Amino acid sequence: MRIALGSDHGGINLKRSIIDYLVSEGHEIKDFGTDSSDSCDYPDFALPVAESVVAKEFDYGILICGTGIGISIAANKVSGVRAALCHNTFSAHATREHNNANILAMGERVVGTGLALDIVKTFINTEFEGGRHQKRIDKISQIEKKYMK
Ligand SMILES: O=C(CO)[C@H](O)[C@H](O)COP(=O)(O)O
Repeated sequence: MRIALGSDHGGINLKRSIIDYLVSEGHEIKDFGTDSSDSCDYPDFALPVAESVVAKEFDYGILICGTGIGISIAANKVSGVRAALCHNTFSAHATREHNNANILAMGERVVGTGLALDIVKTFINTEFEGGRHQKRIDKISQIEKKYMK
């Protein structure tokens, strides 16, 4: 799979562990930064990941900050993004099946590396169920259209 990643300084260590895992599994990845532990602003990394996922340059995006909250809020401002903050495998599974989430967000200060890797595996290996869920996603798209400039 093609997977885009981004983090702020609060998520850089977990992002690096996820990149090591994804590369070891043969996935094609692109890291949109940050590249150091210097303090930075998570929207700067949410935006390029979000835009590239919506443009279908990648199958999924993965975004990490300290909590996963700010970076998921920022990504969800981009039309077509469905970023899901998941700190357990049930949520990761459900958000793919029900919400067709295209970006996974996590917080390095919230979740351990072992669980985070299980969440990544679950997210990228679970298919969207469609059916009744598609109608609900269409309604999300209608909300986006209503507020699009
Ligand atoms: O989790 C985050 C946003 O939701 C950020 O990673 C966090 O706010 C960064 O905090 P600090 O500048 O104190 O390291």
